[in-house]
Amino acid sequence: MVYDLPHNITLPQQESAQIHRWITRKGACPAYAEQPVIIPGSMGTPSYLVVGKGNPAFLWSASHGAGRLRSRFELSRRGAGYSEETLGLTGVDCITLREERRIEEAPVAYKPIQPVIEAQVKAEMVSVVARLRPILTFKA
Ligand SMILES: Nc1nc2c(ncn2[C@@H]2O[C@H](COP(=O)(O)O)[C@@H](O)[C@H]2O)c(=O)[nH]1
Ligand SMILES: [Mn+2]
Repeated sequence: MVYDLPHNITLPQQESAQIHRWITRKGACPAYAEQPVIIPGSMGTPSYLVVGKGNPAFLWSASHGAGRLRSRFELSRRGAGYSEETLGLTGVDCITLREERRIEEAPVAYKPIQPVIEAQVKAEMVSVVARLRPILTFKA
């Protein structure tokens, strides 16, 4: 399956014949009822295939991923001095022409994905279809 779901985008929203709005999602993605959504973890942790529940309380949206624990700035300044183990990169296969990207987006940069998914299931934003284990990651 090839899947492309933007997480920084403004999309039209037809709420009724009269009400026509625009929704800007920054760091979030559309999760309309029955819509397939991929919520990525990191290159070293699982990602989730979920299905949207179209919850209006969350503007028909879901999270775009686990979210960051450490900034790109911190990892670009100090990450090259951290060990592969500290970065969470032991045993992770990543192909990239930009080594700095591998470090800025190392697993240690992100929150644990499991509680992020559980919170969204509890809030009735999405339901889980499958947990996906990364085998190989390509980074531009
Ligand atoms: N499956 C993967 N998920 C990843 C990877 N790097 C980051 N992420 C997740 O995506 C979002 C967005 O990343 P950002 O750095 O552009 O903010 C992030 O919250 C992570 O959960 C990856 O290599 N593979
Ligand atoms: Mn991003």
